[in-house]
Amino acid sequence: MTAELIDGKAFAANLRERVGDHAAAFAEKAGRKAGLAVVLVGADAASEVYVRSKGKATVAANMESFEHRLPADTAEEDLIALVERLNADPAVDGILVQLPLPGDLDEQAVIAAIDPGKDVDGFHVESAGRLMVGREGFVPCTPLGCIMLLKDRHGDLSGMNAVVIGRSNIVGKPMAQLLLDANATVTIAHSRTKDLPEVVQRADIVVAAVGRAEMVKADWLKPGATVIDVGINRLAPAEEGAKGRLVGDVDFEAAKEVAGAITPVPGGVGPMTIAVLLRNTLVAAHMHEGLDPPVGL
Ligand SMILES: Nc1nc2c(c(=O)[nH]1)N[C@@H](CN(C=O)c1ccc(C(=O)N[C@@H](CCC(=O)O)C(=O)O)cc1)CN2
Ligand SMILES: [Mg+2]
Repeated sequence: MTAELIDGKAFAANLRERVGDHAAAFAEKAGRKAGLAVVLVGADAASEVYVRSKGKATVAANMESFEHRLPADTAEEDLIALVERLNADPAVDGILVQLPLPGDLDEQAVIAAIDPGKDVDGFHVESAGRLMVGREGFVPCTPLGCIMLLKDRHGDLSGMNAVVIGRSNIVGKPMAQLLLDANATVTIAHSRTKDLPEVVQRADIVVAAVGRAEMVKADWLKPGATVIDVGINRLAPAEEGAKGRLVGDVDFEAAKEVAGAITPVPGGVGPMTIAVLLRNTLVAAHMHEGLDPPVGL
């Protein structure tokens, strides 16, 4: 069997297009564009790439992008003071602080300073709490992107066995909650899970979000399972000066012979993160103007 590829890149492009159309209509109605502020502290190479992509995608989707770059030695109070200025700025609908933060900056303290009404990353404890109790709020972009891909493929996830490998606040835990909300039977596996291959073997849906290159093996999978690979791991380059190959948390080449459907890395889950970020920003803008958020996004 060769699995069907789940084309997150194409799905994300389509979502960005639809967000762009709704954002143009929003600008007409509101007399201003929706705005996203992105804060980058330090010069982590991967973060630079992501922040640049976010800025470009925001502008391409008919929204305003505000980029704030701060040096790596920025004091926490100065970073929080910037977040507070963005909270008070009516042109800013969404605020995102790019993670990871350098040095000893306390990510939780910085995220806590974001107005929950502008928390388009969905990382604030209020957003997490709202997701947990089933109230409206911002959902982290990567897991929301994953559930969109799953619903697109399966429609109804009701009664399916889902295993989420990884329990981070940003992916694993919200992912499990979203699957539970979709009436899947959910197991969260992690580094202390006993007999992980046996746990994965029962899953109709596997979401791998551990950050360990090619850890999930083909012979762990139930034949026909849908595999969502959230991992983005760069392997050591074969030769000096070259860029190492990007791989997921799943041994893709072998897994695609067993799975029913699988996301590739790159081009699977990754592109969904930015598309959903734009979607969340547009929803925030509608809320700030007292408008009904666009349906079906
Ligand atoms: N404040 C946030 N920080 C971080 C988030 C986030 O959602 N909010 N997520 C990641 C980084 N990230 C966005 O910020 C992100 C990661 C990967 C991709 C992506 O499209 N990846 C491509 C491959 C890219 C490459 O070649 O390196 C893919 O998988 O196809 C987009 C966004 C951590 N920080
Ligand atoms: Mg840190």
